[in-house]
Amino acid sequence: MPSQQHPYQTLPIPNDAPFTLKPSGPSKGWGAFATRRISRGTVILRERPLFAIPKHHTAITSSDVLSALRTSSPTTQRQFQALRDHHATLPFPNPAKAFAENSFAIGTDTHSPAHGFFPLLSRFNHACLPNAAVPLLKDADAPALYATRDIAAGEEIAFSYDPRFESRTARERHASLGFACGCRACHPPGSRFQRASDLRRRLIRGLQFMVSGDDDGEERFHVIAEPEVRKQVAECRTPLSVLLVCNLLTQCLMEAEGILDDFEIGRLQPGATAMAKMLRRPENARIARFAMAQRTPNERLRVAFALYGRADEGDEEMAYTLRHIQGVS
Ligand SMILES: C[S@@+](CC[C@H](N)C(=O)[O-])C[C@H]1O[C@@H](n2cnc3c(N)ncnc32)[C@H](O)[C@@H]1O
Repeated sequence: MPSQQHPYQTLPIPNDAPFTLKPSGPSKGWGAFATRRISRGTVILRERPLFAIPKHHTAITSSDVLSALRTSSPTTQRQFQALRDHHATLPFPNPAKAFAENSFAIGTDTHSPAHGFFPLLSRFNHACLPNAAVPLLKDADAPALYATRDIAAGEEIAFSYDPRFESRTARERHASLGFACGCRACHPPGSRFQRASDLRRRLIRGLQFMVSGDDDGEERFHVIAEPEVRKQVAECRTPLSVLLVCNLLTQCLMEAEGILDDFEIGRLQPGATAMAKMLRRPENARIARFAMAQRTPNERLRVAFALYGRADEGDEEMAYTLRHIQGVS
């Protein structure tokens, strides 16, 4: 089918949107490409779901989708009919599959999950080293896609389909995606960058466990296996100084990986600032203040390493806070 007549060209892209839809590559189907330079932080697209199904995605059936479509407008129905499979060539085999590939979780309530149909947001391909992100929690009703770095005109715009991928190796990511991504962190397998990327992401997973005590519960994903360390983490007994270094090291690894965007900084940096302020022993507090006054994550880490393992009067307060957050008695 000539690309001029492709059904995706009937999708209503807002007039001022900085992207267009076109074929992305033989195995990737169509994708979204910048039509002008987009600066970091710009909202590329904000989209409201055309309809939503209040169920967990694994429970959504074709009849759920058909009954939602029956009560939808003709425009919504037309957009749903425009959907094509992953090569962007054939219609999907059934409505459930079409919905699964073109929907996002909406809302933040894990007890009442819902998925919405997003015909435009779903046109963006995945990248493990993305240049955009959809921070769903920011506005659950109308998720927005933000540029996480400057994007050149003509560049493909892609975001990571799963926030947990920052701590997953390429093999783990591909198993979960069901396709092999071709970004530098994935391809060619075994390249210097790709191997370093796997190592960084495994380290990030270990550090996340040290700070939050969470490594997805699945043993195959554990990086830190040492029982005494796991016990110390479970009992929230990790010294504040170690937690601070773990946080800063996570930021450094993410920066080296190219995934430390403004949302990640906004997620990690307040924790580092709070921990630095909780250190009460004067010598520790002085080093922490000096570390946090540095400009970059690397510089902050270099100074903060001097704190690693030091005991502090703030350790008890930190343990109390963590127990409260993690619901540990
Ligand atoms: C939501 S759709 C994205 C748009 C899709 N390319 C299209 O033409 O409609 C998701 C599907 O696109 C393909 N895809 C997305 N990112 C990819 C990537 N980095 N490499 C290969 N295929 C990708 C996969 O088949 C995936 O299931």
